[in-house]
Amino acid sequence: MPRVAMIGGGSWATAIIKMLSDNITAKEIYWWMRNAEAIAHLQKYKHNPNYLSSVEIRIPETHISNDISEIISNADYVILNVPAAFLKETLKDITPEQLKGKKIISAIKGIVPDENLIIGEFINQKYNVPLEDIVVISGPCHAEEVALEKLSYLTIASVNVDLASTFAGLLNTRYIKTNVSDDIFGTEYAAVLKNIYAVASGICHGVGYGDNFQAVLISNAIREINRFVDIVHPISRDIKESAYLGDLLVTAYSQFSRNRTFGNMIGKGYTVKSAQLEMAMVAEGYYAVNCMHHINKKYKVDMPISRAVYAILYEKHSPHIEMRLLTEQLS
Ligand SMILES: NC(=O)C1=CN([C@@H]2O[C@H](COP(=O)(O)OP(=O)(O)OC[C@H]3O[C@@H](n4cnc5c(N)ncnc54)[C@H](OP(=O)(O)O)[C@@H]3O)[C@@H](O)[C@H]2O)C=CC1
Ligand SMILES: O=C(CO)COP(=O)(O)O
Repeated sequence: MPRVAMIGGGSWATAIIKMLSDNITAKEIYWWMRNAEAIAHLQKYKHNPNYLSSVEIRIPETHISNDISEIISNADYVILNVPAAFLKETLKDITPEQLKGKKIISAIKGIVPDENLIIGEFINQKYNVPLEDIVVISGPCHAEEVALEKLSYLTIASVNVDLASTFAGLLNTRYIKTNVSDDIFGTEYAAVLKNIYAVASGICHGVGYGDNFQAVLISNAIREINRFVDIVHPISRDIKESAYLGDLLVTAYSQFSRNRTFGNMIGKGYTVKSAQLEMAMVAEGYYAVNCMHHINKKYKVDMPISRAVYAILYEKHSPHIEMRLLTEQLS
């Protein structure tokens, strides 16, 4: 029987626990989260008190813990699902030996700060996990719609497509369909970048641009994603596929998007700190744009939207002025 460990206690972790539980393949599920109070609540009431609290959790009490070593030791598949900014801290007591022989699944859409590595690269380089044992889960899919059992498609990517297919088999349900891809690098980078463009989309909405301009912004954004992934990992791919264009669209337009909500507040004049406090969830795009700024010093890809978001969030440029300057560069 496959044994799956979830590392992270937020919305996406809760949604994937639901998929794993609703999927018909028999499996053991283990769950790590840092918050002891949330664990006690979960064990008693069978709901995550802080995220997607309508979802009923049907895993044994003893399988939920804040002892990460114990949870990882139980599993064949380890799903990493904390925001990228906190991954290093979360794994600080875990050694490469503890991950040896395990399949590592990243559900994170972000870059490890300071290292400036996507999650697959980080796990491969810092924990010596072979690339063949690494899988990423991508969207387009919002946790909130999983909770409502709305039909959603996931892309499961790995250089090892057999492993990706096997893992996809643990997620499929009546409301979850999976595509398998061998483009792990393109899928990860596209998922990181779309968060930045959703922040841009929110900023534009916040400063007063309408749907006409949003459409131009997003059609430029997908070209920006295409330019970047083509340079970093030049293989033949169709950027219109769900994992790339679809993920960008859902994040840029959905009412559930945390990145767009965050950007909207910035456009309306909130500071970064006040927007983050107001959200109570994590917008990966804020961290990602800083990492991408550094990563792109190497690749020098023309990325005017990403540059504008960086200038607004990290150089404190006015959203109004920066977006007006950006409009001169789009077509
Ligand atoms: N939500 C979604 O629909 C989707 C999310 N993802 C990705 O999933 C990953 C996790 O995001 P998501 O579940 O949405 O997160 P949420 O915004 O729902 O929750 C935030 C999570 O971050 C943790 N956290 C906050 N601050 C810290 C900190 N200082 N140190 C350690 N942990 C902290 C929280 O823990 P605590 O509760 O203990 O504070 C909580 O588990 C991200 O990479 C995201 O891009 C991917 C696809 C869909
Ligand atoms: O990645 C996601 C959907 O695919 C979630 O990110 P947002 O909440 O910012 O849209």
